This record gives sequence, structure tokens and C-alpha cells, in this order.
Amino acid sequence: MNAKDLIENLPDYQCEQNLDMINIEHIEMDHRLLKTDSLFVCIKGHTVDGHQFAEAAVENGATVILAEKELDLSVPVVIVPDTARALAHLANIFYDHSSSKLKVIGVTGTNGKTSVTHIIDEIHQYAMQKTALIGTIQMVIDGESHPVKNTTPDALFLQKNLHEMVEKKIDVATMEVSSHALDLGRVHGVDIDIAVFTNLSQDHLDYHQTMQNYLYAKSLLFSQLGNTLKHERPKYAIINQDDEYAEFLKRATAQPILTYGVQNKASFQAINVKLMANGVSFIMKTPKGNVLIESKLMGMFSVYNLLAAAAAAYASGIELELIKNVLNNTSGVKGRFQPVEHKKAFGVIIDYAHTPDSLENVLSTIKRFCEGNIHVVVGCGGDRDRSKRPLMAEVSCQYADQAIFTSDNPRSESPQAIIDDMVKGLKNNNYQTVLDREEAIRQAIEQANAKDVVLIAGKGHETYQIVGDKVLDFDDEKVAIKYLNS
Ligand SMILES: CC(=O)N[C@H]1[C@@H](OP(=O)(O)OP(=O)(O)OC[C@H]2O[C@@H](n3ccc(=O)[nH]c3=O)[C@H](O)[C@@H]2O)O[C@H](CO)[C@@H](O)[C@@H]1O[C@H](C)C(=O)N[C@@H](C)C(=O)N[C@H](CCC(=O)O)C(=O)O
Ligand SMILES: Nc1ncnc2c1ncn2[C@@H]1O[C@H](COP(=O)(O)OP(=O)(O)OP(=O)(O)O)[C@@H](O)[C@H]1O
Ligand SMILES: N[C@H](CCC[C@H](N)C(=O)O)C(=O)O
Ligand SMILES: [Mg+2]
Repeated sequence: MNAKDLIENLPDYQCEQNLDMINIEHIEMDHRLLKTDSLFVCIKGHTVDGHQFAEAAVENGATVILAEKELDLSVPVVIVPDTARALAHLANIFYDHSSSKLKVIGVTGTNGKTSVTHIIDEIHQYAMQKTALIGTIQMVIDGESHPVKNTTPDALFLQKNLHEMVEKKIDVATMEVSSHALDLGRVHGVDIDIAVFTNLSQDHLDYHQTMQNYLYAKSLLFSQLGNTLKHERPKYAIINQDDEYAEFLKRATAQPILTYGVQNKASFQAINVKLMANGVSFIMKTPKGNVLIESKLMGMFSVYNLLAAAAAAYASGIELELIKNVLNNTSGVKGRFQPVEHKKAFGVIIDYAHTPDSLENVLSTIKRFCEGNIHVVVGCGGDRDRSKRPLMAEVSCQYADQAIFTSDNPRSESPQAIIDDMVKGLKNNNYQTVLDREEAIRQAIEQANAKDVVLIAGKGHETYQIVGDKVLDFDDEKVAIKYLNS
């Protein structure tokens, strides 16, 4: 693409040099990945300032630099007030507004995004549509898996892959939209058709500082719904009517709304809910009549996830009978309330609960059917919201008979200091602290008797432990199996 034609799309830029004869084949924000004929965008990050790589970028093949300040370089420098915003805008144009050429479903909320996106994706696949999925675990394009760094990728990765999806004739892309992504504008320009809200509870206060800021970030998915210049499909907001922030989020959007819930009247409402030891059942009231749902997924939180996915699929035009079939057959996501297969007389469950609310949901679900004692192994991530640490410890001691507090991705923090934060002020004493996660899992399994349940929480599908800068192999399931078989 001609550099001048591309850059002229920006509302506010300065460039002293001539861009007429320059061809842009790639846009890049990481100088290590540069190819020839590239536009390099300097982003001021949380760790480093990308402007410091501009010179190296030119050496690596950049023919135009987009920056927030003047730089003395041998190639033209385009100056804009905000390079991150400009990048999202330009990537959308460079990749030809790809999001407007396929259906995009975005799911936000503190808990349940991965779970709900997977069910929505399954429903569309069952309806014979070609699908893509972007989220915490991976990006999947028509069955092909790609690794991801973030739950919601940066604008460049996102636009590039939406383009790939259009090339591969994907009908519907379902993506998790994190609050960080919304705050940082990673989805600017993405023409989302159906926006889903799961719930809001405490997490990420290291980043957002207050719950108001966190709520505001989440609300951007709804206030930006339908804001893109080019869009052809109708828009829908899908809101959890039982969440305390439902009304705020409904007011954030001007698009049609479908609600779901259990306690309050909603477009998709679960009545006669039965929470059983082997799943849930309920009557799902819908705008097109009632259907009986009998699912293997566990707990009240799964009822909400099933309703959210059903409402989104309905808004997407899928037949109710088909939605029902998938809800009744879905087996959930790896690392989410996942039973470990073994021959002992107690249960072991791996789960990704890493917030006070999700931990409470999972533990209270176990409490409903556990006939023995509940053991929980849990830690809190380093370089993440510190204020959730004592809350997670308190919930653990409140619902479990025995808690073992251990490490979960300590990152740059001292593992002991994280555990100290967890137990500071804790009134209960039904806990131990075991720094080494493998040893913690071993002890929990050793302590379990017949009919007990061991919950290993916080890491779910993760196959690593981040300690300092090192990413070490660690898989809760494999470790549990090792001690269950010994
Ligand atoms: C705080 C945050 O969101 N950070 C994201 C950000 O990293 P950063 O700001 O530290 O970037 P940086 O390293 O300072 O680099 C700045 C610029 O210099 C460039 N650079 C850097 C080094 C170099 O040698 N050359 C170079 O060109 C980089 O490509 C970048 O353009 O940009 C990176 C690239 O897009 C992201 O991967 C990174 O996510 C980090 C890994 C992260 O942990 N993010 C978390 C907080 C996050 O976003 N989480 C949410 C999930 C939350 C949930 O599940 O609810 C998510 O969506 O993943
Ligand atoms: N609707 C829900 N409400 C509360 N807790 C839930 C809900 N759905 C799932 N959970 C719990 O939260 C954990 C994480 O679920 P999931 O991975 O679907 O959430 P997420 O929003 O994608 O999380 P992340 O922000 O880390 O990507 C699950 O393992 C389960 O314990
Ligand atoms: N998306 C969440 C995942 C947390 C998973 C937990 N294992 C941890 O590392 O804290 C985060 O990045 O905060
Ligand atoms: Mg997720």
C-alpha cells in the first residue's frame, strides 16, 4: 500500500518528508520482527519506550516511522499525538476493515469469558459455520491452533488475524475482550456485532486502581458497539441481568439488548434450576419458548455461562433446537472444573479460579455435593492485584475444611511475600502454607480421605510456572496424577 495513501487516513499528523513514492508491505510494532518495506510504529509501553528502537528498526527494514516525537532518522518520520491509537486505526485500514466482513462476537466480564466463548463457538460449529476463537488459551482459526501472548491480542495482531480469517472464509469469530484490551484500545476499529457481559467482581485492581475504573473499561465494549464506520450486520448487547452492574451497562449502549439471568426476569431466564453432583438442569425461557437444558457442566456459574452463550447464539440467528443440543452436550473447557481421572476414592478437580468470586463459586459448588472434606490448593499471581490476595485466602478457609496456600506464577515477586499477603489478618486457622506448588499438591492428595474433594485452583490449563523471568514447566494435572498413582 502506498505510504501516503495510508497515512492520510490519520486525522492529525505531521510529516516533513515526502511519502509519495514509499510502498508499505507490512506494519510492525516490534523492531525484532521487522521485514523490509515496513511501517514501524513506536509504542510507549509499560516496560520500555518503543521510540528507542526506531533507529534499529530502520536498520531492520523500516521505511517509515510512526512516532509521538521528532526523531533524527534517514527515513520519513510521521508524528501523531498517540501512536497506539493511530496503530489501531491504520491496522484496520491496512487489513481492509476485515472485522466488517465476518461476524464478530466479543465477550467481556471478570469470570467466564473463556467458558462462554467456547460454548458460543461450539454452537456455531454445530450450525455448520466456519469459526475462529480468540482467548486466554489460544487462537483457533478453522481448527488450526495458534499460540497467544494475551487473552485479547494487541490491535496489530488482531487486525492481521481478522484478515487471515476473512481469507480463510471464517463466518464467525468469537473473542474474549479483557478490560486491559478495552482500556488500551486493542479493539479500536473492530466491528463487533454481539457484545456479551458475564459479570463483574474484584480483579485487576493493580491496573485499574478502582472498581469504577474497571467497570468503565468493561462498559467500553458496550458504548463502542456499532461505532465503526462500516458495518452491515445488526448489533446486540447481551447482559447478565442478575449482575449488580447490569443497568449501568445497559445504559452504555444504544443497540438492542437481550438479557439473561436466574433471579431476575430476563429474555433468557433459567427456572427450576437443579444443581446436581453430575451437572445442572433447568428450563430455559427464551423469546421463542421454553426448552429443557440438562448439562454436564457444574454449578450455578455454569447456568449463567450456558444462558449467556444461548442468548448470543440466538442473537446470531441460530435455531433454538440447535442451541439446546449443544448446551446439553458441551463438556466444557480444559482446566475449568476439570475432574482428574484416577482410581482413588476421593475427587480431584483442576480449576482456573483466580479471583475471590470464582473461587467462591467453585468451592460452593463442590460443597453442595461433597460428602467428605474439601481440600483446596491455591496461590495468587505475582505482579497482579494484591488486594484480592486476602480475599482469596478468606474464601478458601470459609468454604474448604483444609486450605494449602502455595505459589501461582510469582513472577517478579517473592513467593513468600505473596503468601504473607494472603494470610495477613486471616482469622481462620484451617490452613497451611507450602511454598512449593508440587509439594502442596502432594500434601493435599496425601491428606485426602474417601469421599473428600481436592480442588487445585488458579492455574487451570496453564502448563507453566512463571518464577522471575523464567517460565518453568508445571502442569497441575500431571503433578496430581503423579501423586495419585504413587
Ligand atoms: C500491561 C500490558 O498490557 N502489557 C502489554 C504490552 O506490553 P508492554 O506495554 O510492557 O510493552 P513493552 O515491552 O513496554 O514494549 C513497548 C513497545 O516496544 C516494542 N519493543 C519492545 C522490545 C524490543 O526489543 N523491541 C521493541 O520494538 C514492543 O513491541 C512494543 O510495541 O504490550 C504487549 C504486546 O501487545 C503485551 O503482550 C503486554 O501484555 C502483558 C504480557 C500482560 O501481562 N498483560 C496483561 C496485564 C493483560 O493484558 N492481561 C489481559 C487479560 C486479563 C484477563 O484475563 O482478565 C489480556 O488481555 O491478556
Ligand atoms: N460465570 C462465572 N461466574 C463466576 N465464576 C466463573 C464463571 N465462569 C467460570 N467461573 C470460574 O472462573 C474460572 C475462570 O473461568 P474462565 O476461564 O471462563 O474465565 P475468564 O473470564 O476467561 O478468565 P481470564 O480473565 O483469566 O481469561 C473458572 O475456572 C471458574 O472457576
Ligand atoms: N488473566 C489472568 C490470569 C491469572 C492466572 C493466574 N494463574 C495468575 O498467574 O495470576 C491474569 O493474567 O491476571
Ligand atoms: Mg479467559
